[in-house]
Amino acid sequence: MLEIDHASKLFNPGTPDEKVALMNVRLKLNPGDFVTVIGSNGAGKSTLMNIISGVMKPDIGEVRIGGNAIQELPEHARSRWIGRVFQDPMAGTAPTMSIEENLAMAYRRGEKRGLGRGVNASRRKLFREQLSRLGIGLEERLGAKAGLLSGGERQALSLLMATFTQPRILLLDEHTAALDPARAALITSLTEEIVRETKLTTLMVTHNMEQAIRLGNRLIMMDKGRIILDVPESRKSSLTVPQLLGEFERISGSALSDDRIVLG
Ligand SMILES: Nc1ncnc2c1ncn2[C@@H]1O[C@H](COP(=O)(O)OP(=O)(O)OP(=O)(O)O)[C@@H](O)[C@H]1O
Repeated sequence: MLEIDHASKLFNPGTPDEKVALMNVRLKLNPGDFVTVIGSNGAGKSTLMNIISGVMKPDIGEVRIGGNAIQELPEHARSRWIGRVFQDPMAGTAPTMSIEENLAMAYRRGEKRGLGRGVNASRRKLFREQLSRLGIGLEERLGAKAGLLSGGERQALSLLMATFTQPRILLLDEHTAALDPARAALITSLTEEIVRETKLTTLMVTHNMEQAIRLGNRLIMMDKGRIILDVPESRKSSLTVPQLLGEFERISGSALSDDRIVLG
């Protein structure tokens, strides 16, 4: 489904500020894989998401979806295949647009006609049905401005907008990290439900070690621009947080330095 082939990315090459963000990364996700991603500060997790979504290009290497190389395509041209939810609840929705206008915009993602706000009766019915799946009453507030929603409600809307057009890949970039524990738990369970129902191929960056182990069918660990461990489902299900941290230290030679780490 998604293949990353020998991708490398260097920032400020040849200068004293040179930073290795990705170094010869190879990753293959099978259809329906739900992969959690953990790693130390500056390990390259966001850069990995960025080269998949098209925010930036790798210096070398290929990114393929369904066998087609997409690394030269701009972000907007990939958007129909890739849904992404960011850490910041403000990032995924337009605050001055209503809930239904936001959904209409997501519905047209990747279409040539661009960003339309039009909502007709059948589309409104579809939006209401989709929103009711979230179970938080947003279907009764179609005309409310997204900017007036709470962080958790906006993140739930972002998750729906990223997934309801059936992209090929879902990227979750610490999407529960900015929420309080109750709202984070709600968004986590909505994520599990949506991914299970839609069978979306998903890559989720998290600083929560317990979540990284419990969610999904595979876990990858990054350090200094490399994938240093790829844990299959058979091992992941019996893994504990101390074992995971121990594995990191054993392979990388130092303890996991993550200033936002949540153990569980
Ligand atoms: N735009 C940029 N310009 C220069 N250096 C950058 C840029 N973006 C990232 N880097 C550097 O590239 C490396 C990888 O960064 P990246 O943000 O991908 O790591 P990360 O694993 O997401 O980190 P964190 O968990 O701390 O957010 C880091 O050393 C970072 O400082």
